Amino acid sequence: MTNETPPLIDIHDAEVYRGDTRVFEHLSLRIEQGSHTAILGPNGAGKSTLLRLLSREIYPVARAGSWVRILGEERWNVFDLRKQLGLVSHELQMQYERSVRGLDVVLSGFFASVGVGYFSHLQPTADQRAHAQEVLTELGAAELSQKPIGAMSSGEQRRCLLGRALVHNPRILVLDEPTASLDMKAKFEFIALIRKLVHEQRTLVLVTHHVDEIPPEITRVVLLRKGHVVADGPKSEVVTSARLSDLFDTPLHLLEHQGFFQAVPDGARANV
Ligand SMILES: Nc1ncnc2c1ncn2[C@@H]1O[C@H](COP(=O)(O)OP(=O)(O)OP(=O)(O)O)[C@@H](O)[C@H]1O
Repeated sequence: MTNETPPLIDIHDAEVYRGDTRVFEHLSLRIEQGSHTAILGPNGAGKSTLLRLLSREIYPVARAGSWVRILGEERWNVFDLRKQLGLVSHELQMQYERSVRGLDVVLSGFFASVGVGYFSHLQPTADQRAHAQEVLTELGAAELSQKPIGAMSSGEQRRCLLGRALVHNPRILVLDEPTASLDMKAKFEFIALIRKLVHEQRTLVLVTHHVDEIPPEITRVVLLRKGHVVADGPKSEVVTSARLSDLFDTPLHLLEHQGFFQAVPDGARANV
């Protein structure tokens, strides 16, 4: 990676509204390509809003000296941008009709859509079909190819979503609370898959309020609260009991095991 590679996100002094709510007043944040970053914050901190800035679903207020650049560009054709990004989120998962089959979920990643085949421009080629099947196989989910998403467990659905995010081989993988609603086994398996992808040198952005879904490979953590970046730096410095107690406004104690963290109420006896 050369110095000329533009950052994935370069936000400078941005003011951003959702409806009448000013979520960010002076947001500045830079995430380099090739880095692995977690954005951690409580409900309402502005995490989803930040992701929508990244995917160009919302825009900042235009004002002098303020910008939001994605991969070096302020203006994007949304479909061109989506080709660069792979997104996994619960919200996206909920948009699929129950009858859509696993392979079609994966194939829809080629079109940044939530289905394929309905219109002539959403017709996958034989090569795309073969590649989508390969991706499912790599994710250990080959058997989900013909299964309707409505008949899958949450973990299975999430695997298909991950396939959708990866099928077009994007440079950037964005995970929005990727293990929400997964049971322990599905969660651990999903985190293991993410860890494999990190090793493939992709840019990874993980947005979460669960400290335990941050894999060891993520080295930078940004703490977001009420629209402000309250800490940003190496995980070892940012993810501490004191900082997270402050961030989540509750006394908590962090346990660390093999590079993973778990938060427990402060004072509780930890049986690990
Ligand atoms: N469509 C909307 N209209 C008005 N205000 C909104 C809208 N969406 C979000 N907000 C407000 O913007 C702020 C930031 O919300 P956002 O969804 O970005 O937070 P978040 O960190 O993703 O929260 P969560 O963890 O609960 O998903 C909150 O105060 C929220 O109430």
